[in-house]
Amino acid sequence: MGQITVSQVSKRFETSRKTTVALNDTDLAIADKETVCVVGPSGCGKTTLLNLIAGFMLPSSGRIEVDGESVTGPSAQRAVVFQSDAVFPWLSVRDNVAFGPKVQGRPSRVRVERVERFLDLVGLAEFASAYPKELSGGMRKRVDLARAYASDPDVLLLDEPFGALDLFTKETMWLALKKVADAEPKTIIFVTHDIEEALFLGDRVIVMTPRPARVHSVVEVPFGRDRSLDLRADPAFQKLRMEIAHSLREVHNDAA
Ligand SMILES: Nc1ncnc2c1ncn2[C@@H]1O[C@H](COP(=O)(O)OP(=O)(O)OP(=O)(O)O)[C@@H](O)[C@H]1O
Repeated sequence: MGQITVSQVSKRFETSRKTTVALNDTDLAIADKETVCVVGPSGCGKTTLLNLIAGFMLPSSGRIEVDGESVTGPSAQRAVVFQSDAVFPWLSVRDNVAFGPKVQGRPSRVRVERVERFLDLVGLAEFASAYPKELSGGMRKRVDLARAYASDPDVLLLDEPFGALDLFTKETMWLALKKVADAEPKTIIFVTHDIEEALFLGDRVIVMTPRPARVHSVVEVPFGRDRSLDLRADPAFQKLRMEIAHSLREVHNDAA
């Protein structure tokens, strides 16, 4: 399960110098096992939204529920992958991926099974005994993904996970993510600045307004889940890309 409801959520950050309203009465409903990509102007509140759903912080007002339960703090039910690697440098690739299931007290047979399964799915089976410093940036990102999936969360929250990678490595990561997501569907919220990435990975793309962020528009992505990189050359894909770019320009101009 992994149905998410964000109802009238606002988040204000108060410091001694100023008050920043990052989200204002934001509403969002995400179905179980749906992949939703979130795009929006820089600083609008995308990371804040993800952090609230993760339970790293609480809303100033409003309510976030996962499967009808109010989010009141972090939970193993919700895994987060950031742009920067979160791998432990002192652990091998295998032990990094096994970390979550171990902390959860999974029996060693289940642990080994899940670790092997996800290392294989992300294409790192041969590197199971390697240490993070021996891996490229893209490979460390694969470890991050395998690690998030190995813990078997209901929800995956991805905050620009491939933002620091070159285009070619990014494309291979899109395929790696699709492969694991097909093998073990989860609810995914994926924040990105890259419209093609959002359209390639998402079932829906949510366009946010400038801060304080609200949902500006929602784009249904009509290409099914079986997508190849060539999809980007499809005129229907390019049309949607232009529409989203137009929405982003529109919200940017409205705010200016
Ligand atoms: N802990 C905090 N304390 C004070 N202000 C904060 C805090 N976290 C975020 N903000 C402010 O809230 C606003 C939204 O930040 P957030 O990181 O959510 O935006 P974003 O859309 O993810 O940005 P980007 O696309 O550049 O990553 C920004 O103005 C930021 O300065």
